[in-house]
Amino acid sequence: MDFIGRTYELEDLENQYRSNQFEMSVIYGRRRIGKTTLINKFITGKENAGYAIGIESSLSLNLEILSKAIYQATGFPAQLPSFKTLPEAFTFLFEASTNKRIIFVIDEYPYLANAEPSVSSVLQATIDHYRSHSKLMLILCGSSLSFMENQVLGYKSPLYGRRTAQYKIKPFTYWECRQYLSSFSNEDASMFFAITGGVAEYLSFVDPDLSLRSNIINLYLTPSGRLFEEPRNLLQQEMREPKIYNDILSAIAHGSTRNHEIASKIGQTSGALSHYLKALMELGIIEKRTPIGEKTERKSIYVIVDGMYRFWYKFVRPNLQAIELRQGDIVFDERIAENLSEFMGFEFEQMAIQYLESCIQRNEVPFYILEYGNWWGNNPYEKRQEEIDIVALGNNAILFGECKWRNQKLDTKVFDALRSKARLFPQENKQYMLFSKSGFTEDLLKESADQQNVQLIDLEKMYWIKETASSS
Ligand SMILES: Nc1ncnc2c1ncn2[C@@H]1O[C@H](COP(=O)(O)OP(=O)(O)OP(=O)(O)O)[C@@H](O)[C@H]1O
Repeated sequence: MDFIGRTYELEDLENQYRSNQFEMSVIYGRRRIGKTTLINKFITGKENAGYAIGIESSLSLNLEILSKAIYQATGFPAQLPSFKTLPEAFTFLFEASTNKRIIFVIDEYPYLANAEPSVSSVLQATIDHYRSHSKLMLILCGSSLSFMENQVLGYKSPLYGRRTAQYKIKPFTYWECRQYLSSFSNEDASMFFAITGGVAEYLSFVDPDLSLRSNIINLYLTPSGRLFEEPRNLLQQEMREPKIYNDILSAIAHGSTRNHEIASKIGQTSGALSHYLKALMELGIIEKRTPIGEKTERKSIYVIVDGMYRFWYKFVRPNLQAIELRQGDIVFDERIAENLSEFMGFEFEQMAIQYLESCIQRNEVPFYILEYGNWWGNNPYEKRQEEIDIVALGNNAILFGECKWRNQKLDTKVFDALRSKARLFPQENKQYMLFSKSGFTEDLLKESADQQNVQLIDLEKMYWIKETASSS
């Protein structure tokens, strides 16, 4: 597929490149997210660029790869003998870069560090020696989030303080996915955004000539499907005890969201669970959410924020046997189709939050927003629990968002209910955003036309605001 997004990252990398002095960029993010593609895009067409990739093997094989890339970047024949040690290799690279701009990438850096744990110390020493007169732009890239965050960027790492930029590569937004999915309806594109989690590689698996149903069956519900085993494979690569992580994700996907609920579902104590939940949060698979404005963690819940994992644990894992027996189409028709709307409820909220974020970036919000998120809590007047999909707080101002992924048009009753919940909040300046998959009733359109503090946003609007955003 054509290259999508990453505008800010590319701009920043170009700025660093233009500085013509020593730079060290750290690029990291979940597997399949598009790190290598971003780096390729950046170095394509640039002179004196070398790309090495760490492998899960011995130091000598890693040194062979590193040497070839160093020779390429510095303009020497790649057939020259490999460097014998890392200090020798890095000294050669830094020495060559004292008089010309060189870009050097080490992708899968954690594998190199595995092969030779002293690599970060060696790099640090070389950087400190050459930094003031080096024109090297070094890019370190890796997908092990915990390694990159703790052992490269963290204050305990020898490389701490040496990086001049860091990029955590995120999933594509709905708008970015939509560009690739241009042949689909807004509704189907939203569902693809949801089930791929906006992850570049999964998006590239979508066949634009097939329907949503056929794509889901081919990717997830067929034993040879490219996403049939994906979460299990990823967890196996990243974790030492994949089974327990599997059980936790399954519990959350099926509605156990509080610490004690998950613990009792999987037969562990809450205390023992924390370690595993923390690891899943570090991988960006789950998030701990607390109602906005709440100071304590008393009401915190865990949610799966990676759409691919959410989909898999909700719909694939419970149907593994049937899928193995090649009953994927029946699984889709009997077990998934009618539950997709409910699945989309959460994802539609994520899309709405992205819309709000894009408004914030463009200064198109009616007040300065300090924080935003979900809210749930007690309604003392009605004596019941309430939830609000989006609440954004400012100084004596508040914005409420309601998201409806359903086939009926959103009507005045929904707006009235939101205004009624809004009375629980003391702020005088109250703003509203209503998001609807199927548009709005005439009554609501008329009513909101006279009001300055309400915006009605359907899928079409969600799509176009982003287009204007990226072209401006
Ligand atoms: N910006 C992009 N635009 C279009 N397609 C992309 C983009 N980024 C990634 N892709 C697609 O996703 C695939 C995976 O991307 P890439 O290999 O760069 O991910 P990665 O983060 O380096 O993965 P890993 O950590 O698993 O090696 C690419 O082969 C490409 O098809």
